Amino acid sequence: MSTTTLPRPSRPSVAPPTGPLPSLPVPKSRASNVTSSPRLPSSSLPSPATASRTLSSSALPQRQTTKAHSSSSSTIPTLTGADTPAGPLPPGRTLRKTVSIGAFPQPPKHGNRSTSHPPSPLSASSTPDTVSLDQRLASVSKVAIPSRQGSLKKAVPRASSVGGRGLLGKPPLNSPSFLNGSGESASVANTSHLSLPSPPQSRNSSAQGSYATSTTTIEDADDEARARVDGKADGNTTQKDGKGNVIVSVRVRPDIVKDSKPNLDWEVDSKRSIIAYRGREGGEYLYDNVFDAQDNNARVYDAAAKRLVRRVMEGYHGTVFAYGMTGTGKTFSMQGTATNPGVIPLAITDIFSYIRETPHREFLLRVSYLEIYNEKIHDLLAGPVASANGQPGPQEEIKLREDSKRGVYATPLKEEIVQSPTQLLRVIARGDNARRVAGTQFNARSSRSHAVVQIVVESRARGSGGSSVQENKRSAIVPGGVRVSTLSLIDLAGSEKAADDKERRTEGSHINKSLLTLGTVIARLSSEKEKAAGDKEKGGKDKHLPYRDSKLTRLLQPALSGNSLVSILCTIQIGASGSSAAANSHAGETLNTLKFASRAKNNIVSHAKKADESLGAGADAGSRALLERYRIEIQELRKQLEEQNKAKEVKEEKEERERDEEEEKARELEDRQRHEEQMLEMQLARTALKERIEHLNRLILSSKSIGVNNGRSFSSMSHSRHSVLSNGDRFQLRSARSSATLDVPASQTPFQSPPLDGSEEDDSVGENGDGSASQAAQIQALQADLADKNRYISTLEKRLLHARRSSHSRVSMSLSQKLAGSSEDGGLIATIAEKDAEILSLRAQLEDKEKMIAALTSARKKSETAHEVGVAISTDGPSGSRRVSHQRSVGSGSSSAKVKTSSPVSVSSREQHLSHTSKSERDLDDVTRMLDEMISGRVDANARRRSNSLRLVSEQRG
Ligand SMILES: Nc1ncnc2c1ncn2[C@@H]1O[C@H](COP(=O)(O)OP(=O)(O)OP(=O)(O)O)[C@@H](O)[C@H]1O
Repeated sequence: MSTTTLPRPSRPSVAPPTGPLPSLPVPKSRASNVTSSPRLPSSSLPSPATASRTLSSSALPQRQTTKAHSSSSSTIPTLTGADTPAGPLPPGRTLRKTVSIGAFPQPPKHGNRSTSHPPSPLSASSTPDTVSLDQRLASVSKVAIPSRQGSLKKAVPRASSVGGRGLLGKPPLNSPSFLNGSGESASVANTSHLSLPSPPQSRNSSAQGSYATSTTTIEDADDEARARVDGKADGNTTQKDGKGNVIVSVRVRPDIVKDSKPNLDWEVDSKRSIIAYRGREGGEYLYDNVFDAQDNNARVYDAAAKRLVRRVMEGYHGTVFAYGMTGTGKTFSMQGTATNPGVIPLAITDIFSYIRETPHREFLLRVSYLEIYNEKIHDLLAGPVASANGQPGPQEEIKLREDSKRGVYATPLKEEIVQSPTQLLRVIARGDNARRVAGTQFNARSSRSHAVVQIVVESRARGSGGSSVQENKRSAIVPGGVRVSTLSLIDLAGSEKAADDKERRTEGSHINKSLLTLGTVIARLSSEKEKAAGDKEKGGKDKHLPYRDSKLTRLLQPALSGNSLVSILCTIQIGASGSSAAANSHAGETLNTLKFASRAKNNIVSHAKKADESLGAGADAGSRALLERYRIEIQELRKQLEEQNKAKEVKEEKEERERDEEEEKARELEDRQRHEEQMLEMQLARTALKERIEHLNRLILSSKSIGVNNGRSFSSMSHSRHSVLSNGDRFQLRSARSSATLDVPASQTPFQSPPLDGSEEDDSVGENGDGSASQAAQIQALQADLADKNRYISTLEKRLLHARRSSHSRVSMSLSQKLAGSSEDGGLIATIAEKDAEILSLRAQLEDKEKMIAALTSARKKSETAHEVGVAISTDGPSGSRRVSHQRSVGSGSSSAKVKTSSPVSVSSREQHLSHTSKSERDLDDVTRMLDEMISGRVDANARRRSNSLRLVSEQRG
C-alpha cells in the first residue's frame, strides 16, 4: 500500500495512531476567523437521499437555460462594471478570494530550488489595473500583516518539522505557478486577514444565473499584480519550480447526520489550509486549499480550478480530478447541484466568459465524455448502438493510443462541437445520464466508473483590421496559428471496502486497483524525480512508471508526467456519525486520502507549456485542429465560389457579347434593309420618272415614225399625228399627272412635236429607210419599258407587302376599334388604296404594252412581207427599182408627191404593187388606229382610275 512508501513523520506527536483515537479539543470556531463569510448551514445541504447527481444531470441544463434567459444577449454570464479589478469594492464584500490566494504556496524569496525547470510564463503578465490593485492591497496589508504573519510563522516550522513528504509535506508556499499565482507571500497572506467587507457568499450571484463573481475578477487581477511584483522582487528564480503548477486541495464533506457530535480528532483550518489529526497517527497536513464543510462549490472552484481553466483557455493543458473515498462528495464537487453548481458547470461558464472577454481571438470547442468501467472505456456520448435484432448492442471498443503530439488519447471517441454553455452542459448531462451509478453501502448513487470530460479548446488570433464582423472573420482566416489545449475534468470512482454484492465487489476491485495504480504512480514520481535528477548528472533516463497498469493512469499519464497543469481535489469525510468503528474506518480512509494528496502535491511536477501554435495544415496539431481544418475547408469553398463566380461572369460576359453582336447584327440588318428600301424608293422614283419621260418620248417618236417610215399616205400620217395631237387634252391629263412628280417646264417637255425637217425624218426612218428599224427600236423600247414596268410593279408590290405587314395589326385594330380610324390610319388606307389603284393601272398599262408589242410585231411582219413583195416587183425593171428607191429616198414626202414622181411601169405589176401597197397601208393604218385607240382608251381608263382612287382617298380622308 501507498502508506508503506510514505516516510514517517519525525515527530512522535504526528505518528499514526495505532489505538482508538482520542478525542480532540473542540475545534476553533470558524466564526472568529471568518466573520464576514457566513456558511451554509449544514441543515441546508441535501441529504444523500436527495441524490445530487440526479439533479446535476437533469437540472444543470435547465439551470443554464434559465441563466441564458436572464442574460442580456447571450448565455455567457456578464461581468458588471463593479466586477472589474479596478472597480470599487461593493459594500459587504471582502477580498474573500484573497484568502485562498494567501493559502497558496508562496515562492521563496531566493531561488533555493532547482533552476532546471522552465520559468512560469504567468509571472510575466501584468496590467496597469493590477498594479494599482496590488499597490492598494499591499498598502492595506501593511496594516494587517502582523497578526497573520504570526499565525503563519507558527505553521511553517510545524510543517518543516514534519519533514519528508508525509503528513505536512513540503511547505507549498514556495511554489510559484500558473495556478496559484506567485508573489509576495506576506502581502498575499495578509490579504486573507483584511478587514475589508466580504460578500456573504462568493458565488451568490450564481444563484441568480451568473457564476462569475467580482471576487473572481479581483482574484485574477491580484494574481497578475502579484506576478508582476514577483518579477521585480525575485526575478526568474521564483518561477523555476514547476511544482507550483499543481494544486492539491482537500474538501471536507459535511456530516450527513444532523446535529451529530463533531469529531474532535480532526481539526480543519481552512484559513491556513491545514488539517490536523489528533489521533494516534497524528500530524498536520498542509495543502494548497482546505475547504471545510461550509464551503460551497463556487469557493472550491474559485480556489482550485478557476485559474487552471483560464490557463487552459490561454493554451495550456489542464487536468482537474476529484479523488476520495466513496460518498465523500467527489461527484457533488465536480457536478454540483442546480443551486450549487460544481466545478464542471462553473468551468464551462468561465470558458465562455473568457471567450467573450477575448475578442482578439476566435475559439472552437469540442467535448468528449468517457468512462472507465471495469477497466473498459465507454463513450458516454455515443449512445446505444442498435444491433441487428433492434436491441442495443455493445459499443465499439475504445482503445487508448499514444502519439507524440497528442499524447495518450482514446479512440474512436465521439466529439461534439459546442457553441454555448447551455449546449455544452446539455452534452455533459447526456453523458452523466449514461454513466454507471449504483447504490452502495456508503452512497445511494455511487459512481461505479471514472468519468472523464474532455473539452478541447482551439483558438487562433483574429486578424486585425476590418471594421465589420464579417471582414474580421474573413481576415482572420490565415493559415496556422491554431493553439490546441485540453481541459480534462475527471470524477473518479471512490475507493471502497469490499461490498457484499458480487457485482459491486467486482466493480470495487477494479476501482480500487486503478486507484492503487494511481497512488503507486504518484508515489513513484518522487523517487523518479530524484532519480532523474541524479541520472541527469550521469546522463541517465527516466525510470519506468506503471502507467499502463490501469486505464486510468494511462489516461492520466500526460497530466501526471508534467505536461499539464493539475488540480487535485481530495474529498474526505471526518464526521463521527454512526458507530465509532465506522468513524475509525473513516479515519483510516481519510488518512489514506490525505497521504495521497500530500504525495501528489510533493511528487507531481508540472512543466506545462503553452501549446505551440500550429503552423498550418501540415503540422500534426494543425491537421488535428478543427479550426485549421475548417480554415482549409472554408478556403477551398471560397475558391470554388470564386471559380464559380468567375465562370458565371465569363458566361455572362459571353452572353452579353453574343447579345450585343446579335443586336449589332440586327441593327445592321435593319440599316441595310432601310438602306435597301431607301435605294429602292430612289430607284422607284427614278424608274417612275424615267418611265414617264421615256413613255412620253416614245409616244411622240412613235407618232412621228408611224407617219414617216411606213410610207403611208400623208392623210394617214396626218391622221396619226392628228390623232396624237387631237388627244392633246388627254395627253394633258397624263402630262398633268407627270408634272405631279416631274416639274418640267412645258416648253422643255419632250412632248412637243418634233420639227418635220428632213434630218429628223432621216433619223426616224431607220437604217433600212423603210421604218422597220424604227419598229424594231420601238419594240426594243417597249420591251425595256415593259421590263421597267415589271420592276416597278414588283417594287410596288414589295413595298405594299412591307407596309401591309408592318401596319397590319395596327391598321386592323384601328379599323375595328375606331371604325373610321384616325387621320393617320385613314391616310395609310388611302395610300394602300392608291397603291392598289396604281398597281392595277400599271398592270393595265402592261397589258396595253403587250398588246402594242403584239400589234407592232405583226405590223412589222406585215411591212416586211410588203417590202419583200415590193422588191420582187422592182426587180422587173430598173425604173421600178429606181422608183422604189426614189420613193424610199423621198421618205416621208406626201403621197401626192410620190404619185407625181413615180415613173411609168407596166400596168399589171403596178396595179399589183399598188394593191399590195394599199393593203399594207391598210394594215398599218389598222395598227395605228388600234394603237391610237389603245392609247386614248388607256389614257381614259387611267384618268378614270386615277380620279376613282383620288375620290376614294378623299372619301376616306374626309
Ligand atoms: N460538500 C457537500 N455538501 C453537501 N452534500 C454533500 C457534500 N458532499 C457530498 N454530499 C452529498 O453526499 C452524497 C454523496 O456524494 P457524492 O455522490 O458526490 O460522493 P462521491 O464521492 O461521488 O461517491 P462515489 O465515489 O460513491 O461516487 C451526495 O448525496 C451528496 O449530495
